Amino acid sequence: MAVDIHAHRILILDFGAQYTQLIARRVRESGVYCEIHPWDMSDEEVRAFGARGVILSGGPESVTQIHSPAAPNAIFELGVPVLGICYGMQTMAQQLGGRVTAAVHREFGYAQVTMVAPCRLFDGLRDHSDAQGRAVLDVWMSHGDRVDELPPGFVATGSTNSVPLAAMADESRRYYGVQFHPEVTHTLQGMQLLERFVREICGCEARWDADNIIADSISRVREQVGSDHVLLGLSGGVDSSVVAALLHQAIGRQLTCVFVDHGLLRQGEGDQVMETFARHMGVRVIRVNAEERFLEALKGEEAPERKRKIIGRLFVEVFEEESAKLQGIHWLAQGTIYPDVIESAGAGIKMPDGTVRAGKAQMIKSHHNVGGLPENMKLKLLEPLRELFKDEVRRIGVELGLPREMVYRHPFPGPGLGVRILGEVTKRYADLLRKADAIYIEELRRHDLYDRSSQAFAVFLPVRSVAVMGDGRRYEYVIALRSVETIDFMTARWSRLPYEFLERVASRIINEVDGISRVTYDISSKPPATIEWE
Ligand SMILES: Nc1ncnc2c1ncn2[C@@H]1O[C@H](COP(=O)(O)OP(=O)(O)OP(=O)(O)O)[C@@H](O)[C@H]1O
Ligand SMILES: O=c1[nH]c(=O)c2[nH+]cn([C@@H]3O[C@H](COP(=O)(O)O)[C@@H](O)[C@H]3O)c2[nH]1
Ligand SMILES: NC(=O)CC[C@H](N)C(=O)O
Ligand SMILES: [Mg+2]
Repeated sequence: MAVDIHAHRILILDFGAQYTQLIARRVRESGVYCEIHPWDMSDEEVRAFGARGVILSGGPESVTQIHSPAAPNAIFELGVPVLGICYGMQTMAQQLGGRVTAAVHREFGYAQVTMVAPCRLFDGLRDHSDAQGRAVLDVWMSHGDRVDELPPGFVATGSTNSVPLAAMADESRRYYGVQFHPEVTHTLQGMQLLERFVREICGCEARWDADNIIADSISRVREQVGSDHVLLGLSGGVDSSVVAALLHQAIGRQLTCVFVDHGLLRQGEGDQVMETFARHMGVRVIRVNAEERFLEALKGEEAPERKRKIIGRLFVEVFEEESAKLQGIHWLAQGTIYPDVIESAGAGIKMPDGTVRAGKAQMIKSHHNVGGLPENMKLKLLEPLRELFKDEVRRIGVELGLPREMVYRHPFPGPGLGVRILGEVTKRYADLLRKADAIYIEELRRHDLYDRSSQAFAVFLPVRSVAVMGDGRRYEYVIALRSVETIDFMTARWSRLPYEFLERVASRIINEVDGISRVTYDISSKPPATIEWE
């Protein structure tokens, strides 16, 4: 019997901070399972969750306002440790009888916290020492309000020049508050602090590791599926590839994958997917050549949203047709991961009066998604990666024996080159883009830059520009190169690729791709520009 990897669990209550996902990732990195829930979770839900500890996140609101979000009272009745971070500390202070005031100016960025009293949370952590030999930590702050009066039972454990009560603790109840953000890497000892909280103070065992996650998923899949047959949409991307490897281990011949070649894949991608899965791993993969069908449907279509919808609809049609042909398919598997779940659930922050303050997750583009399948498909959904972050998915992919290049490849959107060819999609444009993209990626790998970029690709611009080559005039299309650095793909910074490298790529593309006469490099950040161009 495998260990119950979910039994030792931490509850993270989200007050709308930018960094709530980071808190969860740090807790997971210390080997402990956790879930993020909205701050207005009911008392019953809190009790039913069975947390060994609770973390209250930061947030944009101010507890000095009436009707500001507060933690459910049940968390203070569970008898488990509570850690409040920033807004979380402020609401904890106020709810337990302390006082919070709005400061005149916001404190944003680097700060040093001096440990002014012993505290289990900080014990032994030190970046510097002050004149009296007390430990000093380098931390990152982002707040306007501050705790001015401690609640009964608490002592001040850390202070900065501008915030005397930068950390507080009530050791008898195991309640802790920090005004700074331990979840960001700028807080050097932040990971240790969070690990200390979940492992030592909450007493959670480190059960959340790749081996245990795999064993647990396999046994859950077997239980769910029984002897039924499963259809998986396999793209060759990270998520669906890991699902394929996992399901192959769990249910073997009951799994059939459908790989749709819509003619908008990268160079050699189709063959590579078949090679890896069908030949090497012995997974049953049906390759559907649907290039003509997709291109035909996209003919004359220039609007990005309409193109996305057409592609999404055709995907669904192909999956439906294939499952009908196979018969006896009861499940549709997909590579949904935890950020997809959080992002689709947590749009905006709900206020106590029921209104919703605008959140980050506004719909900018309809991401192609198998989740948009019609109800009447009667297929049940199987989503074994629903609880995992991308880095966890990658780790279990490696553990399951997938090639490293596949697991660490850049994400590739479902609509593929369809959203990287601006405006109308044609076979000629797709062929030109494929060639240019392959040169770019090949050079990135050759120069050891691929792994330093989070996502890199070429974009086809259907405008023409004059060039002179071999004394002749050319009047051809333009390629834009994009490379971004990002952790969560919600925000991104353009990569500072070396000039010499860009020069080499540009020259190769113009010389080798007949039909391209100019190359540009995209230096837009997200926001405001999104990662893809459409
Ligand atoms: N060409 C395709 N053929 C079959 N299914 C596909 C195809 N493209 C996308 N899908 C399905 O859509 C899902 C969502 O695509 P998405 O790109 O988010 O994930 P992925 O391709 O598995 O991983 P990555 O994010 O690394 O690209 C995939 O998990 C897969 O089930
Ligand atoms: O599966 C997908 N279907 C889509 O329709 C889609 N659109 C964008 N992306 C990927 O999502 C990330 C963020 O992209 P944007 O900044 O362009 O919104 C980037 O990694 C994009 O490649 C998609 N993935
Ligand atoms: N980052 C935060 O949690 C900020 C909390 C609160 N909004 C403040 O400004 O103090
Ligand atoms: Mg993909």
